[in-house]
Amino acid sequence: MSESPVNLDELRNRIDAIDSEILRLISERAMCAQTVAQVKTADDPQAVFYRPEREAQVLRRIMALNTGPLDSEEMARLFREIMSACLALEQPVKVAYLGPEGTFTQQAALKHFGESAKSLPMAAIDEVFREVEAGAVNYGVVPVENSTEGVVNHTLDSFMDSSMKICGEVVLRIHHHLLVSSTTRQDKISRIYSHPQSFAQCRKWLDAHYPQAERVPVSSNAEAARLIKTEWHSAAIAGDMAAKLYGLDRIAEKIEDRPDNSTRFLIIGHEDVPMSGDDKTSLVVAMRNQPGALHDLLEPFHRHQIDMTRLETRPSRTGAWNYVFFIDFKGHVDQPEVAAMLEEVRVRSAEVKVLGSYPQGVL
Ligand SMILES: O=C(O)C(=O)C[C@]1(C(=O)O)C=C[C@@H](O)C=C1
Repeated sequence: MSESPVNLDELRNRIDAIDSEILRLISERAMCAQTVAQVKTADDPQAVFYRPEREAQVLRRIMALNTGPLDSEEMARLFREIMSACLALEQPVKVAYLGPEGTFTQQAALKHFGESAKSLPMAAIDEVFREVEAGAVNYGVVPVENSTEGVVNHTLDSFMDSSMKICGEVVLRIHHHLLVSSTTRQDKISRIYSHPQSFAQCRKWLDAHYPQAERVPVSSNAEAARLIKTEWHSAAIAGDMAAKLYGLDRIAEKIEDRPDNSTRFLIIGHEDVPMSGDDKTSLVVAMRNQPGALHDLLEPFHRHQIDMTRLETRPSRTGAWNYVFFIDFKGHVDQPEVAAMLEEVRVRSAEVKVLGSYPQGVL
């Protein structure tokens, strides 16, 4: 064997020295965060420790500074965990999510808040809203739209009855796998469990590979994963978290029909979020029932050159044929051009409710 140019022991010694330095610096950073907490509570006994705008800035800065060899997303993920641990030192954060354990919503919650946050599964979207509203948890995470299947109406409807603010968004690439347990007879799969949205996202693959298998819709992918533990002829479609939670094997990976399949989740809380420098705003607008109403609503966005990223219509529930519009656009309510545009929209509509301005998803 040829001699490598650098000796392995030497390299490991160098890694040990670097690790000691990283350890010292992380501890120094953590002490700094503890002091930040003291400063925050000295200013205000009701201080809010989690600062989404600052977290977005920290992560964006790291990504911009990074020159490799680790890619910027990977680097940001490491810093995400460091910040999550620092925040837990200031105040442990409790987050409710649409459960059960092992769902993509839990994955989104951990991606956004990091592993040091305490995440609590809820049985339904309105329960997530209720827990946050009641102050039992600090924040909530709910799905709002999927790139293949469209909006989650239940989430939009919950905003109509709630005073909760949107304080962040997180986009998750959704990869579905066909999962089996160690006792499954893989050549005898006659039943597949999953959530209806997941079936819809894997329709072509299932038609091609398991046209005869019965498709059984259940309340979540995690529930599908749980059910097959005891059925030797069944498989489940679910993601990595569910596979890990129930100790299942992937017999086919990434079976979603569209490779860019992703879901957007919203973070809900009590506070308004200051500008981060790259923000989005979400609104609900009720229009008067008159000709040209939609055109009147959209015109100020166009004139102020505000980039609308989403427009959804939902029945308003106050009258048979009244509709409300859910609108997302780029910008923050504290920006003068956004404030001016909103003023015009208010005049033209029956009601405008700002659901929140928040940093655009970083990771
Ligand atoms: O800058 C702050 O306000 C902090 O509390 C520090 C810190 C961090 O670790 O960088 C921690 C938690 C906040 O959510 C934002 C940032």
